[in-house]
Amino acid sequence: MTHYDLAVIGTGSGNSIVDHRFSGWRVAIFEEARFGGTCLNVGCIPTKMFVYPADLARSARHAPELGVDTAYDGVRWREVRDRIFGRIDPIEAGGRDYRRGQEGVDVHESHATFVDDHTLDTGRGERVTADRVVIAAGSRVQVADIPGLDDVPFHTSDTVMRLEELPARMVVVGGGYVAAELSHVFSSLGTHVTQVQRGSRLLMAHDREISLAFTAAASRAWDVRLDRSPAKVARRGDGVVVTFSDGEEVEADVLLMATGRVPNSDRLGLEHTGIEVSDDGLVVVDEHQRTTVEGVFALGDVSSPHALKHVANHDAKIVQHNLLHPDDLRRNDLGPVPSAVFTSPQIASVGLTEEAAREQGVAHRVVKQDFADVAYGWAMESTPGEEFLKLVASEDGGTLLGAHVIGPQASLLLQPLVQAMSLGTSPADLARGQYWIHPSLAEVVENAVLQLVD
Ligand SMILES: Cc1cc2nc3c(=O)[nH]c(=O)nc-3n(C[C@H](O)[C@H](O)[C@H](O)COP(=O)(O)OP(=O)(O)OC[C@H]3O[C@@H](n4cnc5c(N)ncnc54)[C@H](O)[C@@H]3O)c2cc1C
Ligand SMILES: NC(=O)c1ccc[n+]([C@@H]2O[C@H](COP(=O)([O-])OP(=O)(O)OC[C@H]3O[C@@H](n4cnc5c(N)ncnc54)[C@H](O)[C@@H]3O)[C@@H](O)[C@H]2O)c1
Repeated sequence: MTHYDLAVIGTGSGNSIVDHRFSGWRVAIFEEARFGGTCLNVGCIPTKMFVYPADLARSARHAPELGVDTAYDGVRWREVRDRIFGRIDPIEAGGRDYRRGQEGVDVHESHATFVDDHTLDTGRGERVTADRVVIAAGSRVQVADIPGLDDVPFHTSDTVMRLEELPARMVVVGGGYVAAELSHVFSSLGTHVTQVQRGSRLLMAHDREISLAFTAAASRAWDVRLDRSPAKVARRGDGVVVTFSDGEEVEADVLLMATGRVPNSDRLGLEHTGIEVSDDGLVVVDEHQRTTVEGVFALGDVSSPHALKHVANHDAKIVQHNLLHPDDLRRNDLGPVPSAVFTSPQIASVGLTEEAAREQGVAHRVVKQDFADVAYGWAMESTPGEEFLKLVASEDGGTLLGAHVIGPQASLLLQPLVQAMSLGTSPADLARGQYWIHPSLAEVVENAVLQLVD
């Protein structure tokens, strides 16, 4: 039986662990699908490479409102798709080839499962042992169970970006991140999108006002059906017909299921080990990313409540350090976790929402700043109430607790607030301790923070 110093299961963020500092280690890397994992192949990167052209298409449509006579003439879908994957696929292949050729590293292109705490079945009739194991197995698409779904062709985020043609009509099921981003992509490029959401708002986990503003914006841009679920689906011609819970039927060429993801912990044979899994299916880790079995670490979507690439990447850095320095362990305590939804308008968020502050009994105050009230917002003809930044702070305004933005460049605008919250900069220092470039959109942030301290 081959013995390794280290086995890594999964090549998303897990692939970044083994660098020159591991030379001399005998390493096994397991990957059952595409090298580079979700973000590179079917997640953050291709979606954002589609979001950018979708934003351009939207701008071309809306520029006439500002007196600039542009029009949207359509998309060369295959060209866009092939440009995007023409860039991604060679990176995937390059990553695999690099590891295959690396001294001391064995790449197992198969599904690994635990046989006991330190023994893995390679999925190819072999067993290997490893002193240290990193579970970086990520998450997978979860498809909601709808009567008839077994008999109709449907897509998920894993497949929809590789369609042969831009579909004329698409039904998107779900009201979360993936649905928000891909509804924007397809509708902006010219597909008639019908988005079905069982709740009363889109992006319901977000700040309520942001969720409401986004629901209103999305409803102007594509067909949004709230408080409805698909009761059944069936084939009709080359496409599908979706029957909603209220009896209405909608036909589509493509059905996109965007109903969430689940951690891959249930496919690892963890029941043969002492590795604990939470009720949510997350591998339980401590502040050093250690599981409940000595020498076994976990990172990213398989163990984090935040299924985000920047979280998985940071987890991987912690694991890497702790593998290399078992006597000087590093804690994973970077501060509040920000996220952005790259839809239209863009949305970004960090820390407590107003609702969470209320529910948790945290004394707080809230300030709001419309994009429409700063000079760059005038330039963009921003509409009051549609694009804004909302801050949740301690009652005295001395500590930022949360920040939530909807509007152009929301992810960039949030970053100085993430920085302030992570580094402990007070709102007063943030607002007054630096120049804010005039008349940039960053004045949205400056003015919001000034409301707390003036
Ligand atoms: C459509 C979409 C868009 C997204 N956009 C963003 C975004 O804009 N920003 C952001 O921060 N996050 C985004 N995410 C989330 C982000 O992609 C994930 O949080 C991140 O990729 C998780 O990384 P990971 O290393 O934990 O897992 P993964 O990247 O999923 O890697 C796990 C790997 O392990 C392999 N594997 C699993 N089990 C086994 C096994 N038993 N044996 C062998 N191999 C195995 C899998 O094949 C996979 O390659 C997006 C996700 C999706 C689906
Ligand atoms: N920009 C980003 O950072 C980004 C982008 C995409 C995905 N992600 C990550 O991936 C995760 C997964 O995204 P997602 O959009 O797949 O999941 P999600 O959890 O954000 O949304 C799932 C949606 O599906 C709905 N749903 C679930 N079961 C259903 C059912 N039976 N019938 C009808 N609707 C149902 C839910 O109500 C929800 O609206 C996100 O939570 C996020 O962490 C991040």
